[in-house]
Parts: sequence; C-alpha cells; structure tokens
Amino acid sequence: MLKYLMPSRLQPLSPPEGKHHASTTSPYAAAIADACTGAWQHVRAAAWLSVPIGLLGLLPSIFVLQVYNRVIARGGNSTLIAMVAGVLCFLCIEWWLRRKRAKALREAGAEIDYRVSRALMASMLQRPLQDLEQRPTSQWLQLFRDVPAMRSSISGGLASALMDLPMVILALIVIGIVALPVLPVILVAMVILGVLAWWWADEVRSGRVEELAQARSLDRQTTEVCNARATLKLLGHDEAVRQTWQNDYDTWLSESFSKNGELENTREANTILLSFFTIAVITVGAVAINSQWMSIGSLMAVNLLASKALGPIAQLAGNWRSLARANEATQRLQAVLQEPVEPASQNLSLPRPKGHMQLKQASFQYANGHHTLDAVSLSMGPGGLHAIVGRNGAGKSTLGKLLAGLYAPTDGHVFIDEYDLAQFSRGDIGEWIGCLGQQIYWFSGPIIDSLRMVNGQASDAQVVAACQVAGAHQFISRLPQGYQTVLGEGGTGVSAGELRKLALAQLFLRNPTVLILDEPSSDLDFESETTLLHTLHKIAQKHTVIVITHSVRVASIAQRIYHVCGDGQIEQGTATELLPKLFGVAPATEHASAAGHGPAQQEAA
Ligand SMILES: Nc1ncnc2c1ncn2[C@@H]1O[C@H](COP(=O)(O)OP(=O)(O)OP(=O)(O)O)[C@@H](O)[C@H]1O
Repeated sequence: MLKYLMPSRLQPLSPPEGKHHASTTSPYAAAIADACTGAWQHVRAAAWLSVPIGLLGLLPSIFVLQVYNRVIARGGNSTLIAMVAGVLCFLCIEWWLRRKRAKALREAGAEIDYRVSRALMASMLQRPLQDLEQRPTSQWLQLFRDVPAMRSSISGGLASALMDLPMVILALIVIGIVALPVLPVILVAMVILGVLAWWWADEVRSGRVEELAQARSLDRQTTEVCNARATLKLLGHDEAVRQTWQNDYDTWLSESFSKNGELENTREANTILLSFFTIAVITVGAVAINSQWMSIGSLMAVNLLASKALGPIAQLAGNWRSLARANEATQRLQAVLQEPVEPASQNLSLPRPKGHMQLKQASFQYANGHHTLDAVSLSMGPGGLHAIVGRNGAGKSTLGKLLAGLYAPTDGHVFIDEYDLAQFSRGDIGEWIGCLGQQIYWFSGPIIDSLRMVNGQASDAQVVAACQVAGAHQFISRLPQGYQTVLGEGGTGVSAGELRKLALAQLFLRNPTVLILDEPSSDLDFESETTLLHTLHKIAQKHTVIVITHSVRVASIAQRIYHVCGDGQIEQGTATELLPKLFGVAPATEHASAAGHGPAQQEAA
C-alpha cells in the first residue's frame, strides 16, 4: 500500500523508442523521487501527529464507559461536570492536532505539486523540436492534469485514512480490555472489509485502465476540435466533426457511467456492511451483558470504538479509485520525465560568432524513416543573403531547422563558425541564430508585452526601431491603443500579413547573427514584400540571412541559391546560374529586384 503513497519507489521505465536526435538523458528523471523525499518530512510529521490524535480519539468511548458505569450508577453529577469539562478540553486539543496534521499533509501535497509541475514544464520546453512535434497538445495537458491526481494520493482522504490506521490497533486493544466477548466480531468484520477493499481495488484498477484510455483519446479529440474551431467554421465541416466527437463522447460516458455505478455500489455495500456489523456487535454485546460478562457501559463504548476500528478500513475501500488514478498518473509522469531532453545550457559566454554556417556530411531522416538530406555539405556566410528553394516537400524547412539547431542531423555535423551546434541547447544559440517559422504563433496580451518577451532589456526606442524595420510600426500606430493593443490567442485581432510583420519585428529585436526566415514574404502585399527585400538586403550586409522561399523576387536578390532537390541532395549556384533553370526567368540586379522591377515583373510582362 505504501508503494502507492511513495511513488519514488517506482522502478525507472525504459525510455521511449524511435528517438534518434542527439540529446542527453533527462535531468528531471529524479524529479518525482526528489518531490517525494521533500514531501516525506511533512508526511512523517503528520504520522507523528496521528499518534496523539489516535489516543485522543479513544476519549469519547472512555467517557461513555465512565458515564454509564460510574455517573449513572452512582448519580455523581459533580463527577459528570468535571468529566465533561475534561473531555471538552481534550476535544479542543484533538481539533488543533487534526488541523496541524491536515496542514502537514497539504504541505506534502504542495511539495509534490510544486516540484513535479515545474519539472514537467521545464522538461517539455527543453525537448528537441522533433519530440514536441510528435506529442500532441492534449497529451501534455493530460500530463499537467496528472500532477494534482498524483498529489491526491498524499494529501487526500486516502492519506488521512492511512494515518488513522494506528487508531485501529489502539481501538482493538481497548475493546479487548473493556469488552472481550465482542472482539472476535470486530476482528471478523475487519478481515471481511479488508479483503473486500483489496478485491475491489483490483476491480477498480482493471476497469480504470480502459476508461482512462478512452478519456485520453476523447481529450485529444476535444483539444483538436477546439484548436480547429475557426477552420471548421471556414470549411463548413463542423457538423460531421461534431457527430464523430459526440459518438466518442457517448461511448466514454456510458463506460464511465457503468464504472461509476460499480464504485457507487461498492460504497453503498460498505455502508450496509458497517451497519450490519454494528448490529452484530450489539447483538453479541447484549448476549454478553445478559450472561454478565460485560456491562452496558462497555457495550456503548465498544459501539463507538467499533466505528473507529472499522472506519479507516472502509474509507480505504472507498478511496481506491483515486489511488488507482494517482498510481497511473505517477507512472505516466515518471515515464515522461525520464525521456531525454536537450543538452543543458553551457553557462559559458562564448565569443559571438560571425555567422558562418556549415553543413558537413549532414544527413537527416525523420522518425518514420523519411530521408530528406543525404550526406550534404555546404557553407553559407558569414554575412550575405542566401536563398533556399525547391518544390513543396523537398526538405527546405527541414534544412532550415537543421541550420537553426532545431533538428540534430542523424549523421554529420552542423557548425556555426567553429562551434558544432550539437553541444548547445536551443536556448544557448537563440541569441546567435534567430528563426521565423512558416507558421506563426503569437501570445495573447498587449503587443508591446509580446514584443518584449524575446528581449526584456530592449528600450522603447529599440522596440519601435525593430517594428519600423519590419514594417509593423505603421499599422500598430494606426490602432486605437497602439502598442498597448491587446491581441487574442494566436494573434487574433490583426491580419496574417500584419502578424508576420510583428513576428519579424520580434526577430529583429533579438538581433541574432544569423537569421533564418521560412517564407517571410508569404501573406505580404507587393509593397510590403518590396520593403522586406530592401530590409533583408540591408541586414545581410552585417548578418547572415537565410531565406526559404518560393518567391522568385526573393531568390533573385540572393547572393547564393541552394536548391533542395528532394532526393537528399542540394544543388548550389548563383542567381545567374540557377534562376533560369529553376524559375524560367533571367536574373535581375539586386536593386531592380528589390524595387519591384525584377524577374517577377518580367514574368508578368
Ligand atoms: N515531422 C515529420 N515527420 C515525418 N516526415 C516529415 C515531418 N515533417 C516533414 N516531413 C516530410 O519531410 C519532407 C520535407 O518536409 P519540409 O517541411 O522540409 O518540406 P518543404 O520543402 O519545406 O515543403 P514546403 O515548400 O511545402 O514548405 C516532406 O516530404 C514531409 O512530408
């Protein structure tokens, strides 16, 4: 039983298969054990408090015994008053001790909550990107909900019931002293309740596994529908999705309904059994009184003591459900916390690199076996504008993620100057290599707060300058609340193009040495694209700018083009060499293209 209360005793589980990124073992693997060690001192304090609580719990029955045997028999009212005063005094002490014990258990729970949830959040954010892409949001939400479930095994009713178990022994001793004839009845009742509790535990556990699997799958589906709510509206597809969700929900509900029914039956059966045993105790007691083996006072006292002896055992049976849930939650959390994370931060100030990016015999393969790059070597920068082009699905974004240190190559190396990226966490290189993804997520809240998230030290002038360079300042200034405008989840409140400009401003605000931009001009109007080309051209004089693009305008101003062929190879060349072949247009001069007189216009003509 203690095994469930102390999850630190769980055996380490083997890490999940299919990971092939260069990551270290998790520093959070021992988080649950540490949390339990931290909680253990509070649990121990609560256990010590249970001893006087158990002793004081005997007082009402001793009081009843004395009232029947001494006060009523001898009519001593002054004795009664003194006894009542004494019992009230002890009740106050018991109340104080119980409050202290409840607080100690609450603190134990808080310790678990605090340490495990922090470790879980840190472990999630320190995952390699590939891991994050593989596990859906709903699974993470489920894990965060598992933390309070795990805590409940230490701070819930179950823990109190376990703490009250010493009281059972004390109650049995007193029953043996004052009413020996009814002791066997109580012992039989304890055995029956204990066996039933154990049997129900297995029933509950086996049923819960299936019910929980269904609940998790439903959770995943609900999160997905919530995320896609606006898209479903656009597609006019909501009815079909609602129907599927409703069917799955109904299946889960009926399963959960029947499992809850079984549990309710267990609880009700417990209540009836307790009443039955009370009647059995009184019957045997009455026979014993008639045979003058014990007094009426002893029977009344035993009646109270029986509930103290049987109560915790009955309570244990009623709490198996939360115990089963806590046990599963702990195992799931333990498994996730010991999965590998990115290498820890170097905690070392290295000289800022110049931005010379190199791939040396780098290959990349997704977990499903899909090969995107095959022993590729290339060099970009330092400085200059470099375009990565290729058909859809060729592997451009994959190459961008490798260069950004977001994916680790399956073979070979990625370097920035002389540093192999494998040694750094993404947090370490975030200041050197900035990325703008294809899909942008914007945190809700005032625009200024989200901009400052990436660089808390930035002055107002720097924020405004970054927004001006990104072309965001004009539209922000036109908003009634300006930089204080509150945007919704994901950036609702501005257009897709405006959101891209905000994300660009965020990137410029970090001022990284290398900027990797995946489709930066998608969603931008012609004028904004022209401004962006001018900006990139200017930034590329001091930074290495790598742009993944389908735009011939962007590609034509690049100093070098990297064509991801889709067969694992990369073809390189200047715009003059590759543009005619790839886009069927002649290259233009950088400034003509940036000003809107490049190949795109020739194409249109
Ligand atoms: N997480 C993933 N797991 C498995 N395969 C993936 C994953 N992400 C991408 N792929 C596959 O890898 C290939 C390259 O994907 P990538 O996103 O790099 O293409 P891309 O050239 O950027 O395409 P696009 O121009 O459409 O953005 C594609 O065939 C894609 O299906």
